[in-house]
Amino acid sequence: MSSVDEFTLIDLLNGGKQTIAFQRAGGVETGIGDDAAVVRASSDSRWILTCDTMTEDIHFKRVTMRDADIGYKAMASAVSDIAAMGGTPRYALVALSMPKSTPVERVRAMYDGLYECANRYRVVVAGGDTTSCIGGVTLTVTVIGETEPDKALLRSAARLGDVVFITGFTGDSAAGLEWLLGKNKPSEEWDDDPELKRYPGLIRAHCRPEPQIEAGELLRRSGFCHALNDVSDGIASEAWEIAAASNIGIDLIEDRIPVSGELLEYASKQGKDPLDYMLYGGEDYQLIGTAPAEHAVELQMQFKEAGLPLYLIGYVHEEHSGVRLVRSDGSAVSLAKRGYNHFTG
Ligand SMILES: Nc1ncnc2c1ncn2[C@@H]1O[C@H](COP(=O)(O)OP(=O)(O)O)[C@@H](O)[C@H]1O
Ligand SMILES: Cc1ncc(C[n+]2csc(CCOP(=O)(O)OP(=O)(O)O)c2C)c(N)n1
Ligand SMILES: [Mg+2]
Ligand SMILES: [Mg+2]
Ligand SMILES: [Mg+2]
Repeated sequence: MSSVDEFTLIDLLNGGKQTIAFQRAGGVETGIGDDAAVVRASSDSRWILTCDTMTEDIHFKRVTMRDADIGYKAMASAVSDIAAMGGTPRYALVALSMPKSTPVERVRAMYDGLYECANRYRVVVAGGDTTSCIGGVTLTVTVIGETEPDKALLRSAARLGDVVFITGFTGDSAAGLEWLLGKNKPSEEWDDDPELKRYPGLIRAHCRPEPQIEAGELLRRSGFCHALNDVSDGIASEAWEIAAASNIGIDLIEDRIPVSGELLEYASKQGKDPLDYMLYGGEDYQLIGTAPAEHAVELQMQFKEAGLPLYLIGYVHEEHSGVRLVRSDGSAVSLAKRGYNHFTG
């Protein structure tokens, strides 16, 4: 597998024996390649289909998440891909694989977290599957969401004249993960360690991410949003996906990208650049997208009225692909298409 990166691999799985015409005939309007698929449900409704997996030692360890967090985040990350399409989540199916020796209390705690998240976002858990396995616990959550015809917010919809926005802080989750890995303390013992309470926001961002369903729905209803993605692999990777799918370039303005106080403090203590966490960390589950510049102020007003943040962090530039970072001194540097990648990281 080392010679194939995650996104090249997914491209290899795209199409092949199922032609676009076959997908269309089956009602698939958007197939592999966006955050979720869009499928015709009826003349006035579309289903949005997505699934996400969390697997032990890749997405979590005993020292990085409590059992309830694992279930919560498995549901949250799948729900987030519905937000990334501007959809409303409706139903979920949950596949659980675990070693025979897994204590039942552990699974109960995971499901407490999973249902907490499902209830919060009004997702009905309608079924699933359970198997034993060799190795760690794996949770795969499939979520079905809904939107109106032609309303799904696609990666490919960015246009010249658009601004780029983001719905909140990034980098906190990656910093929280690094901090927890450094502490290397089983989550059952976190409460006994006052040191671990030093960065509650970073730990919360990593363990209890908040999928931006309300923001996604607002973007859809506003009619102003063009492209949209959720940030699971880092801002750089997601901006690259929008740029490539839309065949445009993106400039991100360093000073405009919002950063939390805790990340600033943590990064400076580590002697690191907060931007590294923000651009390349991932698992933030904020929404990054584009909207026509002439509607940007109105969009910001609508967000303000809803009590939600929205930051303008860049703009779409000439018609060539790629992402650049405009630094404080005005210089522009190309951003590597780097971020979390399952097979090259
Ligand atoms: N094994 C697979 N088989 C078919 N499609 C896949 C597979 N893995 C991912 N995809 C599709 O590839 C696209 C990108 O997936 P992914 O990078 O996981 O998206 P995201 O980061 O938004 O969760 C999605 O449309 C997803 O449905
Ligand atoms: C123990 C541990 N090591 C590393 C990470 C970091 N990490 C794992 S997966 C991932 C990216 C997001 O997960 P992915 O499966 O790629 O979700 P998707 O992009 O499909 O939404 C990151 C940043 C982690 N969460 N936990
Ligand atoms: Mg996504
Ligand atoms: Mg995914
Ligand atoms: Mg990913």
